[in-house]
Amino acid sequence: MANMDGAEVAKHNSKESCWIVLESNVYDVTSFLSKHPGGAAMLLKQAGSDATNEFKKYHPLDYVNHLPSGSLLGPMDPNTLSKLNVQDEERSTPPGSAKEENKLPHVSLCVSCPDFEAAAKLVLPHKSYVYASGSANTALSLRGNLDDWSRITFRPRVMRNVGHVDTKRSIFGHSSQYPFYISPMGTLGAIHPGAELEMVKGAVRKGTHMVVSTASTKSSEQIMTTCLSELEKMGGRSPTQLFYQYYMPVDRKKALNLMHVVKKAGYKGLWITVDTPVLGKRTADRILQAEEALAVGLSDDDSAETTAEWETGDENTFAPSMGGRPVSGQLSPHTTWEDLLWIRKEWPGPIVLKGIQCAEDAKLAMEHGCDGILLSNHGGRQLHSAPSSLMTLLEIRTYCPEVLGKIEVFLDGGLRDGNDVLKALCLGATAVGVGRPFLYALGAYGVKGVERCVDVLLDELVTGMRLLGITSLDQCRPEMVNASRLLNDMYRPDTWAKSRL
Ligand code: HEM
Ligand SMILES: Cc1cc2nc3c(=O)[nH]c(=O)nc-3n(C[C@H](O)[C@H](O)[C@H](O)COP(=O)(O)O)c2cc1C
Repeated sequence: MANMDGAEVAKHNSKESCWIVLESNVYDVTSFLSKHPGGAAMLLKQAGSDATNEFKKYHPLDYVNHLPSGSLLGPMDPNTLSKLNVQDEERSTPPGSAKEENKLPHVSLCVSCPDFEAAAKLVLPHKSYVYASGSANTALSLRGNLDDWSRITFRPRVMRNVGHVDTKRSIFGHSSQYPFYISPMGTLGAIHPGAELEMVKGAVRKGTHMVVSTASTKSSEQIMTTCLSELEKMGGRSPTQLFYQYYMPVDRKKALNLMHVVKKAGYKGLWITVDTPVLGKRTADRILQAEEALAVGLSDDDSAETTAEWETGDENTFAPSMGGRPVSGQLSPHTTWEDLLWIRKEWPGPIVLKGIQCAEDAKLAMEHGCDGILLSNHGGRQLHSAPSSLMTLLEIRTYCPEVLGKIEVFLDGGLRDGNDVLKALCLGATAVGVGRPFLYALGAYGVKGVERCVDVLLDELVTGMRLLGITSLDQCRPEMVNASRLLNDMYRPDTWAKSRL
């Protein structure tokens, strides 16, 4: 293949003919524009330029192998690189200031979880911040997640000798110093160049457990390898374990394949996400997509088509070919409770259903032999007007309390303080997941931020325990919190039935 001239590549910068450079090779991605699950606008923005850096934020390099055959046009002539189009680096919000003027606050100035968000907002590309902070529809579910924690107050006991406190908790027999773990979040490459590898290093250094997302930028094997080598460096002093969040691919063979890969890699449990049969309406993402489409001259119709294709999942014939790693296009809307039977046969370890949102499903999960449930509404990113996980926990306590003693019960969504963790544990949770605070900490400060975020939560937890009058998490009891305000709003079948008469 002849070397490609930069000036020639630069001319192919439209939807009629779109060429991009990836790792010194030129690709014609024109026919792939409408198939790209991330949208045509992402690619068009890079048209006629070197897209390698942007590409690496979102994908492993071997993704290029999944372009239609014939897409590779040839190697770039290195002497003509300067003739390529140059794209503006993604700018921070507010435009450009913090990084350049070194205004990112020192990590020690992050003394509570919201500080990490403020810092990340200064340095993250606008698009990445929108991805992380985004939520469904009018953000009602997200607001409920954040607000409901403040509707519960403590009932502290005094004079209890709280000189020493023990914050240990186990998840399926794996003990750590923390009753919280890092929640699974996809595409961390858009947040930090080290993506999940950087996050997992922070987790290991502090000894927290972490759940790894199917939609990770890095492969499940890479993440596990990094974890193991970091554990080795710690000389056995870190108890960190990795669990795997499983989006079940539509195709059974691929679903099995993925499970085998994860099992072989050594993940300790399968967190099956069940609140995402289709992607929720991510309002801010939609606006951004539309803006990007308009900026590169795509009509509303073009962008609507692209979005619909990757959101509806099983129509996307491209996605299932992505190297055994499910992609957004592979969310399965067909999953039922029966699927747990074959999953159980294939997966010997603990199974947790992630995204339980009412008492009936909590009970069903227990009856289907699940080892745990995670009460979650996906950080308010899925169903509009979904209940907070606290509300679901209260339902379970009221309508099927037997679940709490029988299987492990986790919560996530809106936890921003070690005292929130304590409230969940008083009401019977085994442990809780924390999402965005860790993501923002990673985005602003890398590993250091992740470690700092653990410290902040732990410090709040320890102080909270002492002021509440307990020295071990086993002493957490429901009577240590006043949940009356939330209970007032809880679903009541009787009232509902009467109102229908
Ligand atoms: C040219 C070859 C490319 C291929 C084969 C490809 C493939 C894919 C696939 C399969 C997905 C689905 C989700 C995932 O696996 O994370 C995706 C999503 C995405 N891609 Fe690409 N892509 C390419 C280029 C690019 C480039 C150059 C960019 C950035 C400029 C980009 C940005 C994105 C984004 C932002 C998403 C959405 C991520 C999400 O919502 O989870 N892609 N792409
Ligand atoms: C940016 C982002 C990406 C996420 N990606 C996934 C994912 O790939 N799989 C999944 O099951 N949940 C995902 N979640 C949901 C989290 O696992 C978790 O339920 C939620 O973030 C908890 O709420 P919090 O962020 O308020 O702590 C994601 C959440 C965010 C914010």
